[in-house]
Amino acid sequence: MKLLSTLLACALADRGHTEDELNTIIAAHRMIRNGPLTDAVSSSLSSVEAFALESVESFGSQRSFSDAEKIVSMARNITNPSSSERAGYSDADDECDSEYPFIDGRCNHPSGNGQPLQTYARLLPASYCDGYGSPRCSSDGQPLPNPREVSVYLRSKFDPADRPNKKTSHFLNVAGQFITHTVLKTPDRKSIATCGCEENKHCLNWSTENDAVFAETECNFITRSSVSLGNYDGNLVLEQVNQLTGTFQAGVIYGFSEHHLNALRLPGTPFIDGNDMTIGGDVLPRTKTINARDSSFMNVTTPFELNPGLNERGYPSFVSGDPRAFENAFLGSFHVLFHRLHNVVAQELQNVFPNADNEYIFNEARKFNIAIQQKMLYEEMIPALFAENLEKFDGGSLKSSDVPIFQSEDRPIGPVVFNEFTTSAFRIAHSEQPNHVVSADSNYNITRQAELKDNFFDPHVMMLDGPGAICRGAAKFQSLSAGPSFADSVHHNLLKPHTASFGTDLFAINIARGRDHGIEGYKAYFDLFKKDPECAKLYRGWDGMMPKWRSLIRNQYREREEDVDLYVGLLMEEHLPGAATGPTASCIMMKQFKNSKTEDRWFYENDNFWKSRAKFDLVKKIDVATVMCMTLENMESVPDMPFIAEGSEILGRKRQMVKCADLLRNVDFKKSYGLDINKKGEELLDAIEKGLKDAGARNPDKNVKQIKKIMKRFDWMSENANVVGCENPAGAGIGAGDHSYFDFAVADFDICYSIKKYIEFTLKGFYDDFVCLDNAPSRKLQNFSRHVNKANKIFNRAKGKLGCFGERR
Ligand code: HEM
Repeated sequence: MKLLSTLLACALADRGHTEDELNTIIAAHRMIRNGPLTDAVSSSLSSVEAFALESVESFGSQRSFSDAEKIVSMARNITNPSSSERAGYSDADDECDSEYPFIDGRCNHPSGNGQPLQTYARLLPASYCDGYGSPRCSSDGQPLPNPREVSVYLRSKFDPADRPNKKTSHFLNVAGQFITHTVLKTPDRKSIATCGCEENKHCLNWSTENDAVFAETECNFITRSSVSLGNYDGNLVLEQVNQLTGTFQAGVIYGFSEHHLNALRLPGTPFIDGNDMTIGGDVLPRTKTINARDSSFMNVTTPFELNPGLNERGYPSFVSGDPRAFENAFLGSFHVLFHRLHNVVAQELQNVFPNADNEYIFNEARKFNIAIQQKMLYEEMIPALFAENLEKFDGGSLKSSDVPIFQSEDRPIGPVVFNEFTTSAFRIAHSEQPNHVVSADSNYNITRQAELKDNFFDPHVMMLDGPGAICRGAAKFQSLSAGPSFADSVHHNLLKPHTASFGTDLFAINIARGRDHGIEGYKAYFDLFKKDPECAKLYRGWDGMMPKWRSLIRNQYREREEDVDLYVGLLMEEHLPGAATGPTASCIMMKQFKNSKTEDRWFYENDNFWKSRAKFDLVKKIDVATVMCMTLENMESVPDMPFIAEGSEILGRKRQMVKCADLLRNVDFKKSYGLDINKKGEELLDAIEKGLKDAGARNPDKNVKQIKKIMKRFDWMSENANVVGCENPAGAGIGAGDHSYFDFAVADFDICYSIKKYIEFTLKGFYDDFVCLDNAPSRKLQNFSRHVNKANKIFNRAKGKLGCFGERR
C-alpha cells in the first residue's frame, strides 16, 4: 500500500487527474493486459518472470550456448508445470487423440507451442539497450525520443480527418480487434504492483510536463511486459510471453481453461449462458449470475467486472472468453455475434440429432464456431487487408481452397505469434479508430452517434440499441484508413473516466511497448524483408515512405534513421495498391497468418480437421454476412461483403445488399450434419453394446471391437463426399443408384432393424449418392462391396446374440 501511494503520489502531482480517475485508468489498462488465468497458470507466470529476471540480472547475458540453453529449458519447465498434462504431445500420445481442439491449447505441437505462456517468436533478434532486457535505446546508447512527443509531432503533420477509409468498413477493424483477442494477450509484470513517474526497472514512463493536453500531468507510464527467457547464440535475453494459446481457436468466446468454459456454459445443456435476444437484455452471461451458480467461478468473473469510473450507469458486467470484450461497444457486440452463433448451431444440431448427448453437440458447435471464425479471417479479412497483393506474398500461399488441403505432416515449429506482429504490425489498426460509436437500423441508416471517448468499457450504446444495431453501424460506417496519427478518442482520451477531461495516448503507449519488448528499429526490418523470398515482390513498384519521413527523422530521431521505432516506420509507409498498409507491415502480418495456417494442427481447411467433406462444404457456405443474419436481431438484409466499404471494389467484386432469407436458405444443417455417417455408426455401436449387455450375451466386447474395426473401413466415405454435388457420383446421384441415403434414428428397442437400415441407407445409400468417383481413392471404391459383405457377416454375429434371427445365441 505504501509503495502504491508513493508511486501514485508522483503521478498525481498531476492535478489533472484525481486519485480515483488515475486508478480507473490503471485498472482499465490492467483489464486489457491481464487474466483471467487459472491458479496454476498464474503461479507459473509469476515464477518464470522471477526466474528470468534473476537469471539475466545476476549473471549478465553472456554464456556458453549450452548453458544458456539449459537455463532456457528450465524456464520452459516452469511454464509447462505438470508437463505430462500441459506440454506438447507426441503422435503416440493417446490423450491427444481427440477430434476437438483442447480448450487450453495442449496437444497442438510437440514443442508445447499452441498452449498459454509460450514466448513470442521474433523475426529479428531482440534489441535491448543493455543487450538482454532494458528497453531499446538509440544506436549511440542515448535515450530514444519521448513517445508522446513523437505522437504529438506526427499529429501536427498529419490530420487523421484527411484519411477517411474508402476501401473497408469499420467492421473490419472490429473483427481485427476480436481476432487479436483470440490469439494473444501480453501480461504486465507481476514484480511491481503499480508504476508511476519514478524510475523503476519494471516500468517505462515518459514526461508529459510540457504537453498541451497533459500539461498538468507529470508523466504517462506503462508497466513493462512479463517475461521468460530466450537464447540467441549463447546470449540469454528476456522474451515476452503470451497468456493465450497463440492460435485461432475461438478462445475469445470460450476462454482458455475448462474452469472458464464451465463458468460460461449453461449447466446440463450444450449451450452458453446468456441467450436473451431482447435489446437491453442479458446478451451474455452476467458475472452475478455465474457467481450465484457457483462461487468458485469468481476468479473467472472478477476480471470482467466493469469499473464504475467508466461504466457510470452501472450496467451489468458480462462474461465472455476474454475480459477485453467491452473495451468498446463495437467489440462487445461482435462478441455477442459469435456467442450466439454457438447457441444457434448447437440448437440446429440438437434438431438434427435429438438423441445425441450434450457433449457431442457442444463440441461440434464449438468446432464449427472455430472454423467459421478462421474462415472469416482467411477468406474475408485477409483479402480485404491485402487484396491483389496476396498473389505477391509467398506465391499466393495464403489464398483459400475450395477443397480440403493436405498440409505437410512436418510442422517444424508449431503455431507461434511473432513479437513484431503483437507490438507493431497488428496495432496499426489503432490509427484507424474513429471518434464515434454508431448504431444503424435495419435499413442501415445511422440512428445514433456517441463519443467513443465516453464509452470505453461502457456497454451503454449496446444496451440502448442492441448488438445488431451496432454491428450494422460498423458495417455501414467507414472510419479512418491507417496512417501516422490517431483520432482524439485514442490520442488523448484512451480509457478516459467519465469525470475526467482526458485519458491517455495509445500511440505513445504503442511506441513505448515496442521499446519495452526490445523490438529492432524499422529500418532493420525494411532492409531484411526487401530481400526476403516471401516478401520481396511486395516492394516492387511501391511508392516508398510518406512525405515528412525525413523531417521526422531529423526532428525526432536526431538524424538517426536506424532509431525510428518499427511501429512509427510501419505507419509511415505508403500503402500498397489496394491494401490497408505498406510492404513491411503487410509482410509481418502475412508471415504471421502463414504460420497460423501451416503450423496449427487445427487449421479449418486441413483435410483432417473435420474428416467430413459435408461439414467442410457447409462451413464454406457460411460467411460473416450469413452469421449476422443467423444471430442478430432485426436483420432483413445485409451487405454481402460487410468488411468492404460501400461503393468500393475488392478483387473484382463490389459490395451489394442481399436478403437474409436468401442467404439462410443455403444453410441446411439437417442435410450436412445428417450426413455424418461416422456419428450414425457411433450411435448404432452404442445401441448394440447396450443391447448385448442387456441381453446378457457372451463376450459382447469382442463383437463391439469387431464392429468398430469394420466401421473404420468406411471412414473414407465422408472424407470424400460432396453434398453440394459430384460431377461423377458413385451411384449416379441422389436417387439414381440402387440405394438412397436416408437419415434414420437409431432405436434401442429395434436394434435389428437399425442395423439393416445402417447398411442399406447409411453405407450403401451414402456411397451411391455422395461419394465422388473423381476424388475417392480407387482402391477404396474397389473394396467397397467386399467390405460391406464383411460388415454384414460381423453384424450378423451380433444380431444372432441379440436374437434378431429368433432364439438368442
Ligand atoms: C477502440 C479500439 C481499440 C482500443 C481502445 C485499443 C486499446 C488497446 C490497448 C490499451 C492495448 C494495450 C497497449 C499496451 O499496453 O501495450 C492494446 C493492445 C493491442 N491492440 Fe488494441 N485497441 C483497439 C483496437 C484494436 C484493433 C482494431 C486492433 C487490430 C486490428 C488492435 C490490436 C491490438 C494488438 C495486436 C495489441 C497488443 C495486445 C497484447 O500484446 O496484449 N487493437 N489495444
